[in-house]
Amino acid sequence: MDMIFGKNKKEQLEPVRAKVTGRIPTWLQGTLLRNGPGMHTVGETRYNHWFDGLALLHSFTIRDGEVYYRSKYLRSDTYNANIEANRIVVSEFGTMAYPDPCKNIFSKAFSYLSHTIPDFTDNCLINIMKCGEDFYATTETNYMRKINPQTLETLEKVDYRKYVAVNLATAHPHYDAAGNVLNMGTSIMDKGKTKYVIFKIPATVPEDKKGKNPLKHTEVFCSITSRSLLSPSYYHSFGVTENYIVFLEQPFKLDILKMSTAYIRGVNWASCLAFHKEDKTYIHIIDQRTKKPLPTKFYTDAMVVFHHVNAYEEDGCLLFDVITYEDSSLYQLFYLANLNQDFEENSRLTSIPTLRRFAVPLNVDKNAEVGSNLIELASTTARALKEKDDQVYCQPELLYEGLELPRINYAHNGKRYRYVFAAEVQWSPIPTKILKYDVLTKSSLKWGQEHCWPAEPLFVPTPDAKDEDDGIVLSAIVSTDPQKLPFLLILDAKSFTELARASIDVEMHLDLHGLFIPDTDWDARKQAPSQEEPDGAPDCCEAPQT
Ligand SMILES: CC1=C(/C=C/C(C)=C/C=C/C(C)=C/C=O)C(C)(C)CCC1
Ligand SMILES: [Fe+2]
Repeated sequence: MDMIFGKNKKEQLEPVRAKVTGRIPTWLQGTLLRNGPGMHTVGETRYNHWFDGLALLHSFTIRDGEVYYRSKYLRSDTYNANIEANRIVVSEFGTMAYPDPCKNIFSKAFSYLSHTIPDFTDNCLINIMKCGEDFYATTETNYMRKINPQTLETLEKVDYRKYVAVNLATAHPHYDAAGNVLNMGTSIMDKGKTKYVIFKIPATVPEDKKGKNPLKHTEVFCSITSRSLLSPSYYHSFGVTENYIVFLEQPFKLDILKMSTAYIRGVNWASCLAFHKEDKTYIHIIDQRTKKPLPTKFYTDAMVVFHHVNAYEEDGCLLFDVITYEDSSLYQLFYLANLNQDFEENSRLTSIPTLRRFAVPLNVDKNAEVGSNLIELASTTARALKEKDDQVYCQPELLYEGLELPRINYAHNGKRYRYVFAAEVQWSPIPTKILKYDVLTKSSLKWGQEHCWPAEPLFVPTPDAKDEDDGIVLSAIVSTDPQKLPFLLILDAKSFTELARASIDVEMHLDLHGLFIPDTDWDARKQAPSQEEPDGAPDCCEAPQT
């Protein structure tokens, strides 16, 4: 198992043509671009946690029924510093690094202490964000790296703090129909306050002397003061509907004092996160029209949510679907020491990822009887119980147990929808199957094969799609059988049957998230042709003209 998680993966700089079996629909033309950790040892040093690994970008270019694969490490400052020193010199989520052991440790410790918020890593390994015409590799710190989506080259380092006062930001932004980005971040102890900041980055902006930079036009949409100055909630994503934003202030918190002393105490950032099971989860609903949170205090029991699935409005209520955990054990399981041969025993989840639906009444009658249920929807058994002092306790409906890495047809984001595409996970964090779950009929379709570990499944609609599931699902499959090559799986989203697979003779890494860039998007871009375009693909054929 360690071979799959902890082994350093080789880059595949030249595009390599895959062996396609089955038939790839001719309308499917574009690039699946994905991100995830690929290198866990540098010289003699080794990261502790799978989320620490150096970002390895990979892409599958699908053109005229063929698939071309390439991969490249993100040349972050972190990557370059590590490679130059031939050891890990930048701290990550689960590994605290000591850059220069020869230098007086106190001088470094002092510099860390004088900055309550340390300078974080730019090892952007979680996702890819589209911003205007640009693409960025993202993580959860204040840094992003612009990338060339065709060559996977690393471009500028972007510090969010230049444009909006956030020290952390999610790697799961939302996009509206015009492509404007909506994201959230945490501003720690700025002018005596710790806040959650929701901000917008416009897709189209005027050109200035340096070209177009949508980030320069970032606008704060709304801020919510954290319940605690020194321990804001940790969150990995949030939800949107047509008129509202859903933010869960969960009792999984980042302890700022612990964080500012972590370096001298010799502990990692992960140890500064703690789940407080005795606390509540506060549900903030922000009205996009007034840019203010609803005054009612909605809450539910303590839980941990990493991924929001979707949210929408129905008959005066807001419904949101999230993957919930009863504790924060998920992050614990990804320590590489657990992901070894005995991982079946070592990495048992203590709480199973569960899809739950919450319903929040948008107009709360102040005179409603205490104890009464404010949800009268036939579509859900979720309840919202009126309490005294303008408080409402939300009780979710359980939809499905054992799934993670959810995706939907994004055209339905914020709207009523039926299908969740996800990886099926049971008591271990390893996905074994891909799942299509119908939230209406509560039935599911699955794809799975022996020795196959699927990545997050991504839905791509057909150009003339009518139904929500008119399209295909893409998932990169890593094989645990050394005899079997990894492949890009292409499923018909309706029937969930295999249309084609493109096997690639490379060492493929398990990734986290990514996006699909249809060729129609390239055509719209005026990007200069890549200088790194190779002369030919090594295995047999011409490289795609990306
Ligand atoms: C470096 C760093 C962080 C990094 C967090 C990461 C890298 C989280 C990855 C989460 C994933 C991959 C979740 C998947 O569901 C924090 C804790 C935000 C803050 C302190 C500095
Ligand atoms: Fe995620």
